[in-house]
Amino acid sequence: MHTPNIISVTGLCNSFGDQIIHQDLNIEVRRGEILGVVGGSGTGKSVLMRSIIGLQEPDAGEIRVFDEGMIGKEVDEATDVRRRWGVLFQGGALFSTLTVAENVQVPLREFYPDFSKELLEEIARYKIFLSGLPPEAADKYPSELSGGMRKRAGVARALAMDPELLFLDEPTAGLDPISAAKFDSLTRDLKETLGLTVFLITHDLDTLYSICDRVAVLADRKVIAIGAIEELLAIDHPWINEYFSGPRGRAARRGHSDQGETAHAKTQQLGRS
Ligand SMILES: Nc1ncnc2c1ncn2[C@@H]1O[C@H](COP(=O)(O)OP(=O)(O)OP(=O)(O)O)[C@@H](O)[C@H]1O
Repeated sequence: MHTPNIISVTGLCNSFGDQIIHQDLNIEVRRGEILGVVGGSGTGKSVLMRSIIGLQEPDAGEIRVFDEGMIGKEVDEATDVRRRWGVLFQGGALFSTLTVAENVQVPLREFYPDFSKELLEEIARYKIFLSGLPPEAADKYPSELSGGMRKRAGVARALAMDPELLFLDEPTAGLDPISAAKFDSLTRDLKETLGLTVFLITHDLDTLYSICDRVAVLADRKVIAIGAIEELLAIDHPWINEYFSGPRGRAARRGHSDQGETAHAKTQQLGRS
């Protein structure tokens, strides 16, 4: 049967020695949505992402991606699924000795060793264009780029294989507010134009309000709530209350509703002229 869930995690348990990170965690990501994943530092957001993409062997649980069971699969066995996703790790994780174009070609070379040099270069140029970088960034090394440009280079690489699913781990961390807002727009545009599903780990309240369809909250070793922000605001949990209704949460909500009002006013103004 065709499932609308691109990712389905059931009963996930992860621990490191005595430290239990996840206990009976469940989460589902629907086709075509941007799911924001939030939670205090150390609640296991990155470990969850690493479990889903097969970099962390869980103690227990079931993980299905594109309706394929992922637990216990060897890297080779998961190739067909792995090529359908792209990942932007925290900090970009670019190879410092390779140019941006060469970085983008890394996954292509892995999955398509027979592609010609010209084809690899052409695909890399197109992915760099999609990421919003100028063409001349292709020949630069990561150290020659700003933080925001490095993130975009990481996105270009994540898009190399034409993924249907994108994992973004704190993409706006360390960016100034203008670059962060531009990055949010890029994520939303990519989702809309390429039909992507996005699993987005973030601490950035503006990102949640401006681009996420639903938000999952990690606390107490599991996903304690998942839904649209308005739905989460109705939940009485200390972390959710503090996060969404603390000073920053209130400011982000105000900013978001102001933007809505400004857009509405502009539309009305245009209507009058
Ligand atoms: N390889 C590892 N070995 C031991 N402990 C680990 C390992 N990876 C993560 N941890 C621990 O697991 C916990 C969750 O880490 P994780 O990076 O998933 O948190 P996070 O929610 O993404 O945090 P942040 O928001 O600060 O990035 C932390 O206490 C971390 O120290």
